[in-house]
Amino acid sequence: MHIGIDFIAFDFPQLYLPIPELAQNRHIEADKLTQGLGLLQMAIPDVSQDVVTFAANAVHRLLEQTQLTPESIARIYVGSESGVDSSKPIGSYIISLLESRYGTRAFKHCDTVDHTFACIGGVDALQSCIDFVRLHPTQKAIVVTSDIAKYDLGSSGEYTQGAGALALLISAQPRIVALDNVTGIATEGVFDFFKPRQTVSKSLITGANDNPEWMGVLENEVTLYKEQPVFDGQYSNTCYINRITEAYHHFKELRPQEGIHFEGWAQLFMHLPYCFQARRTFSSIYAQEKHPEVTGAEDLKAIAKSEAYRSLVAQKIAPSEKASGVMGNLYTGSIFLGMLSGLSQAATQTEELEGQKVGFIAYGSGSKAKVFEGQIQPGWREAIQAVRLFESLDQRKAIDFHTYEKLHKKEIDQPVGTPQGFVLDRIEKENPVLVGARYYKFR
Ligand SMILES: CC(=O)SCCNC(=O)CCNC(=O)[C@H](O)C(C)(C)COP(=O)(O)OP(=O)(O)OC[C@H]1O[C@@H](n2cnc3c(N)ncnc32)[C@H](O)[C@@H]1OP(=O)(O)O
Repeated sequence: MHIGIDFIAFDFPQLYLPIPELAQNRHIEADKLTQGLGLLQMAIPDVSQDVVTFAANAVHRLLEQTQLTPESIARIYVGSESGVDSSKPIGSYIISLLESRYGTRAFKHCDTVDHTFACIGGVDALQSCIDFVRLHPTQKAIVVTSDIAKYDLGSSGEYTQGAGALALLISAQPRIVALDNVTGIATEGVFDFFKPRQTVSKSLITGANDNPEWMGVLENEVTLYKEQPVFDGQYSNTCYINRITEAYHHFKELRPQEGIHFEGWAQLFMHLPYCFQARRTFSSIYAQEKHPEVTGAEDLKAIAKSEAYRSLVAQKIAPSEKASGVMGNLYTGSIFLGMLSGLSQAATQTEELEGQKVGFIAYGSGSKAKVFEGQIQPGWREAIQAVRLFESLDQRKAIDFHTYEKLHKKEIDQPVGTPQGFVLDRIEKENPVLVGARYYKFR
């Protein structure tokens, strides 16, 4: 039985900031970002867009394009690390927004829950849904990844920002890719990248007593959330390399075979916190497999620059990078955007991927990595062409640095573009039993 990804839909911001414009204003060499990290544009959410609108729009589009009824969807499982509430999941918002289009209680028997483990939560949601459909092959599930990768202004993460959601239909007749049930896993509790929550006395916060959003909720305390992560960029890279290497070796133990595993993969889809992360880090696995005798840092650098490694990058990794370079980090969605990017480019060429294996290497800070394989299915080309990834990305609108900074600081209250579909209408501030509730509308 083949269980896997049957169809894909997405919702991305319609605005982007050209990276050279950011480089110029931050006094960073543009070539470092464009040539060194592969960054060309970054997606910027507009006013009235959030992780709920991206997620609900992606699922709505998936249902419209596949013409599936609400009753045929048994699960909507979400991966996100930028939820808008500590208790009410994004999934609960998605259900109510969809019901405003499909009818009251249309999703009454649909299970939903959010999965949070930094950028790997989408893969966790995916594996849970794959297992579910394996047990119930007549049922269908949807996995949604939705995030806003927002970093502090002027930080080393600023140029890697991005946003958006992908919705993946999971079925027992997958048109795109069937997923294997063997997963190499590596986990270690570390502080490489995190978003701490702190509860502090109101008296310590200037203006807290005047903030109507919190009045009536807490007598003496305010809980602070950091939307932007606390992180150590170089250390996070080290954790990423260590975990993916450990997970790759675990995968090899669980799935022994003659020859090198990655040589059998037509393409490789890795978590891309920025465009060139995969090519800059996979070289450590490549070196261990191809040159196990080499351990010195200088020799490893030479291997990463070798003709043989560059050719592997061009063939197996670069196709997944193209969309990342013009979108930025999607956190939980990055690995699936990479898959869509790679398959979208292959679909325009004569290349036949049907029956071929592809590799997935996922990472979430904190930290966990997973390695698994998929097999491309007969309907992949038509299904991927129907998604129209690059055609949609070409229709976005560039904004200038001044507008970007204002959006980042939440200093604009009217949309810069014209967000379509579900949009945030208002957040309740007055009613004490609903304070903080978010309300959406469709346009
Ligand atoms: C969240 C996770 O998934 S954890 C894993 C990744 N971590 C993150 O994404 C956290 C947020 N991001 C960051 O902190 C940063 O963007 C980092 C750590 C990823 C990158 O750090 P930076 O200090 O910006 O870049 P760094 O100096 O490491 O490398 C830049 C590259 O540009 C190259 N470069 C520098 N200047 C130039 C130039 N003028 N022209 C061309 N290339 C250049 C460097 O040689 C280097 O390439 P190489 O190492 O592949 O040879």
